Amino acid sequence: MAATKQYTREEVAKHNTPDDLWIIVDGKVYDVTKFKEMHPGGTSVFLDEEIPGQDATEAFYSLHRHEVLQRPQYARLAIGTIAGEESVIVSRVIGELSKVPYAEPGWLSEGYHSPYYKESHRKLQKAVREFVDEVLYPDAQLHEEDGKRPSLEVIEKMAALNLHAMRMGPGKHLKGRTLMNGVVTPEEFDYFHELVITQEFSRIYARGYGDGLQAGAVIGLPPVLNFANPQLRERVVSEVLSSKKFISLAISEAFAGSDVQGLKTTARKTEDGKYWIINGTKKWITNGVFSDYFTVGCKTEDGFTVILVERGEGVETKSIKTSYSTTAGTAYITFENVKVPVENTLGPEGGGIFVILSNFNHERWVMCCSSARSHRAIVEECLKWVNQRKAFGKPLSSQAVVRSKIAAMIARVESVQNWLENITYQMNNMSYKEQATKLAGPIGLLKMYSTRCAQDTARDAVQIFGGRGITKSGMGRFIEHFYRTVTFDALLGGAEDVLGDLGVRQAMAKMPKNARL
Ligand code: HEM
Repeated sequence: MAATKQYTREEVAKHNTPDDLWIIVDGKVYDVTKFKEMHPGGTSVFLDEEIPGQDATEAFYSLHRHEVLQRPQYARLAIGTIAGEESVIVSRVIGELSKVPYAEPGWLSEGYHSPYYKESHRKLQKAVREFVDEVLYPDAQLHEEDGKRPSLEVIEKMAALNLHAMRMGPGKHLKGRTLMNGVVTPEEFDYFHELVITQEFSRIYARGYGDGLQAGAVIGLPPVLNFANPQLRERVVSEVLSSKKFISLAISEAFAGSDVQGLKTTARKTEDGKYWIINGTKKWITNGVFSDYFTVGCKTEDGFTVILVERGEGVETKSIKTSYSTTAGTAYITFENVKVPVENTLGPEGGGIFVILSNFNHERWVMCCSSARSHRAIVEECLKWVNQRKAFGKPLSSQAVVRSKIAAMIARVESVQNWLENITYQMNNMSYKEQATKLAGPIGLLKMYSTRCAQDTARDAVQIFGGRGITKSGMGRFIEHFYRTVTFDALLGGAEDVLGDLGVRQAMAKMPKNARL
């Protein structure tokens, strides 16, 4: 029950001894007499002469996140409020936009404008934010820690709202579906709607869990959607989008990552030509531990072919412990004489490179969306911290060197978001095929740039937070998490250098023959 009793500051001041110790935090009165013995920060801090019976708001917020006071075991220490005063401090409010400058992309900031977003994008953003705050965030924080896969209940709720389907992007697969309780129609759904979903999902501060949340489908299902025969497509797409089955993209190997040509997994036809026999291994396969289907890149007689493999005889998966959480289900996979019907071939035999490359564009673009937004969340953390934390008697923001770091962070996140929105606009106005030919270079360059920016920001954020930036709990816990996991964006879907190189090679290929200085 909420504490309703009202006190004056003079009354509170009388409770100022170790045996009768009250404090005020943000207009609320806390009796910490017994709690001080169990306080994780020690008893002595409560006995400091500026604390007992006094307003400890500033001391509290320079050492704790607001969420500490919302945990039930601590919330119940509140015995009342100060008469005539109200709690004013806000942190994350469910479903609401942050009012911290640069905490939201420009189009969501009060009084700013954008040519790209319409009413349906705003409605979708609001609905997804509520879902993320209420459903995803608590589950994410729980499983990022215990390493278990995201709760099936959450995955099913996503399916009921057709979130899995929307994360595949615009297209025929949305036809006839009610999207997020009808806030957007399948016909009007475009890449900006998908961007909104991906960016809102990135606000969970749990990179591994984020991947556990069907990232395998986001990258593994499009080849089925775009290249499978109709019967196979119908069955697999409906099973995955309704969360009955899970799928992952299995391309990279211990032998080769970004170098698709260097892969060693083989698929050979049986003599009657009816089956593929697949042998080989795959490594770093997101969601592989719990997947039922695998979209596998194989070497075949004609070159490189993509084949859909169902979990069964000869397929083994085991968990790989990476530097983010095992909740992502990252797997090492072995295929030993796995027999797969030739009908499971995705796209033309020997034409796998096109299947994979066209898919890579979407995957990399999705990663740019999430990288930009998780990066922005760190800018918000830093802005709040430098505003509330005092050092040498002044807020951190009064130091020019700190402001200079913040300036660079803001410039980076804004430039990434603005470039991203321009590319998203191009995607909206190009066919899938056109995207594959015209946007592979720009998307590669954008991904390289956005993950470099994010890594620079992670480094600066740790300097600003000091020891807290390398501590898994307390004030800097999201900074520690970001710094530890930011490299996933820089590697998955293509390493930075490879993507930068791709962008420049594509530009060189398009140089006019007669161009001279
Ligand atoms: C109702 C009041 C308070 C509650 C419920 C509370 C709770 C906590 C908790 C849960 C932690 C562990 C770290 C975390 O989860 O953030 C902590 C750490 C700490 N607390 Fe408190 N606390 C209270 C008031 C205070 C006050 C008034 C002070 C200082 C005057 C203080 C000083 C500290 C310190 C120094 C730490 C260690 C911080 C660190 O490791 O960085 N606490 N407190």
